[in-house]
Amino acid sequence: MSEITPQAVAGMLARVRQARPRVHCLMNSVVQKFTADGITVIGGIPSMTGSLEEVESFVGRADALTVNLGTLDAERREAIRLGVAVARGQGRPWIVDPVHCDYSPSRLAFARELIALQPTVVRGNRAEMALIGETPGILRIVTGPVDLLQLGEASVEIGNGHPFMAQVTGTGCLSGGVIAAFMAVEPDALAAAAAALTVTGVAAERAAPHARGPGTFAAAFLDALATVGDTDILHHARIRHDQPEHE
Ligand SMILES: Nc1ncnc2c1ncn2[C@@H]1O[C@H](COP(=O)(O)OP(=O)(O)O)[C@@H](O)[C@H]1O
Ligand SMILES: Cc1ncsc1CCOP(=O)(O)O
Ligand SMILES: [Mg+2]
Repeated sequence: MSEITPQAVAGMLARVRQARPRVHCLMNSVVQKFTADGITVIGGIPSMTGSLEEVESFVGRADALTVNLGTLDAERREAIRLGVAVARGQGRPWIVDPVHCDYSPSRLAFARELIALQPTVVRGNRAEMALIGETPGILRIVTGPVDLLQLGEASVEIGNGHPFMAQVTGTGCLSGGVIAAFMAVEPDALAAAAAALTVTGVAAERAAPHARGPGTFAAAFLDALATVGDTDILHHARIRHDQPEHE
């Protein structure tokens, strides 16, 4: 596996902006707009429908799938099962965000049902991932002040970001959508996810000085995601990539 460098991150961002990958999101109703905006401004094309009659068609035309458990009901669970089956059948990258699985045993059980189907990535915050535990063979991401990415013996830490991100609902969900967009153009999921989190973190750092509080930060964050470029990444990326000895 090649080293994940700021130069590699900049290259992947350019590929996302050039390829315009389609990302279908089966997600909660709380932050659909914010997540869709995040995917759009980074260069992707989001879609969000969860209707049982359409979900297989939408996922079948997408380049990547995000599955987010934030607001679950019977129809959403069925839509997720249908969408995941299509993504797996087509070999598309897909990411699971087990939002608030630490609040609900039935949600945790559903998250585990999905993890047993081998998603490309499982991403959550510290509390959620403490319950999910280890995910052998699956890229495991714990976000927070420093994002921790682990796949087998390889691990990456991304030091970029800003505390405002923890004061805005949806930054985790949005990061899942951006990770999906990067996975659509980069087959190495660890590199793609590390690049996505570097870009969102650097964008947040650029946005913060323009914010008067969490509300204006959210808007400034989207503005920064739309314009973050090579120079920002090359000057500010904070990536630590620990590779197994034998690689
Ligand atoms: N204190 C912080 N400092 C810098 N970045 C943060 C901080 N808290 C969260 N982030 C960033 O905000 C995003 C959401 O992370 P997190 O809050 O862990 O997820 P969630 O929103 O799902 O709870 C991630 O990209 C993470 O890097
Ligand atoms: C508050 C809430 N409740 C169900 S989904 C959701 C949004 C969570 O967004 P994030 O995990 O990105 O902060
Ligand atoms: Mg979350």
